[in-house]
Amino acid sequence: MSTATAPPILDFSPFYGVDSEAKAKLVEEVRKCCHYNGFFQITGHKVPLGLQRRVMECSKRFFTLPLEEKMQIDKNINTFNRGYELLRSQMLEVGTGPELKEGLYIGEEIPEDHPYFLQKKLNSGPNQWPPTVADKEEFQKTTMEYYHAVFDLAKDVLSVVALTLGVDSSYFDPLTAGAVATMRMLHYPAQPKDEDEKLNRGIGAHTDFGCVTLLLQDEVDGLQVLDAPSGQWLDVKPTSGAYVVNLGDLFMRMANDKYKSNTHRVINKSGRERYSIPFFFSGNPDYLCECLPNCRAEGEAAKYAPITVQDMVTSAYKESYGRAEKYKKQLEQKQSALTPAVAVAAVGA
Ligand SMILES: O=C(O)CCC(=O)C(=O)O
Ligand SMILES: [Fe+2]
Repeated sequence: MSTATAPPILDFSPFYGVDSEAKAKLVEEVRKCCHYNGFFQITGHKVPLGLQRRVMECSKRFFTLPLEEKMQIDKNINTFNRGYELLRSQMLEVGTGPELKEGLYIGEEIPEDHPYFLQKKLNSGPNQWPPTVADKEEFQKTTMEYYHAVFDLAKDVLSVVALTLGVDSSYFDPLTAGAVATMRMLHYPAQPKDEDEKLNRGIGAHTDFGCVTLLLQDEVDGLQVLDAPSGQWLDVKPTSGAYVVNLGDLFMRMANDKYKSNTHRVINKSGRERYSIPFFFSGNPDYLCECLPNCRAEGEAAKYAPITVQDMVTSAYKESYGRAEKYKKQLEQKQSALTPAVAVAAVGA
């Protein structure tokens, strides 16, 4: 793969079949992608198209609620990572503005007496369900059914990745047992076409923090992956039923940088609303991430010290939200210096 090509679409079904040749071919294709830029798309998996459609419909239903209703489950009113995230809350790319997306964070249902909640493991906690969404019970049921289906698919993807490293497909079982994962329903409002792209990223250039991400896109494009060798941004075309799979920073670290966690971003130039649902698989919080087998030459030292999933993910997370907060404060300070009356109105809004 020397020329810039968009992440390939791989048929994942041989993983579930008995054709060992087809399975070996899939493993080899996944290996190449992990090595090249850590991105590929998969079809032929076991998450039903009907379920994907239903969860997208739930997402659209949620985002059409009036802002005050969404704010009833504001993510900032709890100490864990669940609930609604307002437009312009995150800023992943230095030099751009806070991002033009709103989100709803959902994870495994972790009640307040669960050890993960009590020990603040990866900010897990009870889900914050929108109280006023139409057909609330169906919303919860569909969302959790989808969450569990994608959780299982993430485990299958990691089994194939294990095979690419020449270890048993069960190698990552200690990482996936009791794993924490978060999915977020995302809505990118339509942007006027002539708006400054740099200040109006849907999501700024970033890499994902965790182990592996499985992303469902609706039919509106906007996701781009950086082709590091050529510096080109490549569009990841939405493909019905497919998942965009990419490795995160945690995996790259374990792989001693042999496999890549690649930079990507979203710019919604379509003039339409865009919806996507990324699923971030972090892993068991206590799993110690050490250099994986076959990721360094004989006698070569590992580049990174061992670190737990918990420590790696929480520090990366704090950093990105801290950046958006800092930017907002700077902007407020600038505004209050220039036009005090306007700034007061903005703060109070
Ligand atoms: O919405 C997308 O297509 C990508 C989202 C993404 O990269 C992320 O949430 O980390
Ligand atoms: Fe991402």
